[in-house]
Amino acid sequence: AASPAPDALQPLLATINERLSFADQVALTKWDSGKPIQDTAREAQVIANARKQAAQQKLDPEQAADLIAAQIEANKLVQYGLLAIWQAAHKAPDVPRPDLNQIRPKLDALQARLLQQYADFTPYRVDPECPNWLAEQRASLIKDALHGQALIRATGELCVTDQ
Ligand SMILES: C=C(O[C@@H]1C=C(C(=O)O)C=C[C@H]1O)C(=O)O
Repeated sequence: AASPAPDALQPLLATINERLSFADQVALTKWDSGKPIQDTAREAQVIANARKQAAQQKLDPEQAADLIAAQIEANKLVQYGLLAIWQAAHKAPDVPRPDLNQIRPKLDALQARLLQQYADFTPYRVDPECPNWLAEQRASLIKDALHGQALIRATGELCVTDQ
């Protein structure tokens, strides 16, 4: 029988999903401000932080950077999708939203936990069952098509299928 998913996977996916869920709030602030979704300077800062944090853990800085880069791409995927829907509707949801400068510290705060959980999962990335575990556990987290695609993007490099 196939081996069950390691305990390290579920918390990692929960944190990846938690980070992704901030994209909705970020998109609302960008709708309001008209600021571009892409902020290259901020991305560089987030990735530089990841490299520094990795060095403090037993994690390769390049792998930490790659993981966070995938999270950023997934985050933008949600934002572009939502902005396109709101543009077509000429309106965005009328819900309270924090400022972008209140959301970014929350993304920063989550990152140490994300990298720790990634470090804990790292030995299982090469397991031939990894893609099956991922498919199975991702399914329970998907709330709609857009967020589902983004979660697929966010976890797209989690399993190493050849080397
Ligand atoms: C989330 C934001 O939007 C984009 C995504 C980022 C991220 O996921 O960390 C960083 C910068 C932006 O390119 C943001 O501007 O903070």
